[in-house]
Amino acid sequence: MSHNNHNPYIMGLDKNEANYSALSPLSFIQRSASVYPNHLAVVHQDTRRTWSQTYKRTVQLASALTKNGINKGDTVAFMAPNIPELFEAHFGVPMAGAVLNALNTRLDAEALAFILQHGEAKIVFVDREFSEVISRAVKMIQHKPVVIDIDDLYYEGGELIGTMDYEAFIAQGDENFNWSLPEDEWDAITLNYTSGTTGNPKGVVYHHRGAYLNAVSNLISWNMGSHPSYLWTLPMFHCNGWCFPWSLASCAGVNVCLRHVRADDIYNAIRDDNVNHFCGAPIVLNMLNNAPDELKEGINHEVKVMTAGAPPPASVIQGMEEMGFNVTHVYGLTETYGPSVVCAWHDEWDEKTIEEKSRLKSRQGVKVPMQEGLMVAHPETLEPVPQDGTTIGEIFMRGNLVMKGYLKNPTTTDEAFDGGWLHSGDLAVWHADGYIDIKDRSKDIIISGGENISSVEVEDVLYRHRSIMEAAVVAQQDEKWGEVPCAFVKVKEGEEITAEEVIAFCRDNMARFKAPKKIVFGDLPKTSTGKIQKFLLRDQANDK
Ligand SMILES: Nc1ncnc2c1ncn2[C@@H]1O[C@H](COP(=O)(O)OP(=O)(O)OP(=O)(O)O)[C@@H](O)[C@H]1O
Repeated sequence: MSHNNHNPYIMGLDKNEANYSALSPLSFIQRSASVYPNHLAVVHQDTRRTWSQTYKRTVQLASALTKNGINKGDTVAFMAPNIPELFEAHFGVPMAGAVLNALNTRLDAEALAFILQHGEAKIVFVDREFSEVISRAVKMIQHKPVVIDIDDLYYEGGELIGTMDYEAFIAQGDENFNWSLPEDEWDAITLNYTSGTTGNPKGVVYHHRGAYLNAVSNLISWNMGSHPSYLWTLPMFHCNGWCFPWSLASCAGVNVCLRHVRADDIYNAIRDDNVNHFCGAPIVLNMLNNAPDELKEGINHEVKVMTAGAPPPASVIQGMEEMGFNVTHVYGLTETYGPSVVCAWHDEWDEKTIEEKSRLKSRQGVKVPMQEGLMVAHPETLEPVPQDGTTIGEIFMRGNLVMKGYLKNPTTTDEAFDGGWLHSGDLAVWHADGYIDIKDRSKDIIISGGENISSVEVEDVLYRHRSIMEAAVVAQQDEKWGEVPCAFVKVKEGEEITAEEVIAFCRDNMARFKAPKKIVFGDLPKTSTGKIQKFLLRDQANDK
């Protein structure tokens, strides 16, 4: 038996500056700027900047932040759509040793005040579109952050409310500022508040190491190649755009910015800027599926779409693939830097029918390359469920793509990590081939007469109806059964359908006890990240 101090692989083989440096995505942008200085990095309407220009601006931002008293570990908030300034912040803020808090642009003043206060932001940068809501939020805060405007050339409206604008701010910075990588890759890089679909927002803290690893994991999962042209449909405030700002820096891709997620703008950008990659919640895919055909004309190149955020109905995936898009389905949480599970594709599956392919793709899948552990297990004992495709358990993850924890919230952090795994709160079955398949969030599952009904499964059937645009199914209290499914349905424009017809369609396509007992027609309330707010629908179904 050898003791450690006699182990020849330990003695004299320490970490030093020559063989070790902290993993940080900041090194990606430095490399792209030096290897591909003249390669296009950012497109925003008529503004085009190369990697060298973008890098200089990020260094100037870091320098200006430092000159303005920002120190290591300070929070810097940004309230902006997907425009170049927010992309730059993903590098400039951590280069100053600070932590970026990209704010959800759809929140109201109260929620923003809560976040700014809880995150202790020292500076908040605000785009004119959101200056009104930020000025109301700032009024509610005791220790007020400094406000800096972002004065986007291509946006009309909104007041300037800050002490100066972004361009003047970064002009104070030195483009040769000597920034350095973090001493410790475990240092915080960003702070992301969960969207509060199921409760109060929690401040999820990411570290440099995780951001670095997930950025690379994305490239591998999606086979992005070099210099992809990426359209910013997914908000950068959502899990830092699933880490794609850093992925794009690592492969010197092109960031095509987009202020508003609209079908016409998306199709135009795909055509005119030769976009070949974009991400979006299933609701965005559904919008593109249902857009007028003339918008889609003239697009002849391959476009890859990554989707997550909510379960994508098989019919939505099928619609996209029929239009020629190549869909990759991923799954994750704010707590896992975005994508942590991917429906990895097997070439043999290419031979299957489009229906079968879409069904396979609607499963969430297996761990991404840089995640260590994934299991479906009993929520309390953490005993893995059999891989039989029917036993429901909770999804657990562990590894380098799991957050540091929740800011100033040790109790909730401990609960989330109880037993050495991250508890996702999502319920799934595990198939024999190791792929997981989400059935519900634990709070959304419907228990009717002692049987579980997956709201996701019922929604999947509803989305197959040609007149239905969107659907959500929730539990309605019932004297006899305990709970019964109640469906909220938005009908496609120009179509008509009755509640009886919807129920009959469900009964024909699923076990009868799973069919909704009540149908409510109308618009569905959504969160800023495209999730249907089921808690509101549940209240409505139960007349609360
Ligand atoms: N591919 C997917 N299929 C099914 N559900 C998904 C998928 N991707 C994400 N989700 C759902 O989104 C959740 C993660 O969402 P996110 O971290 O944005 O927080 P939130 O749910 O909006 O807010 P909160 O955690 O405050 O309730 C997952 O737990 C899961 O329920």
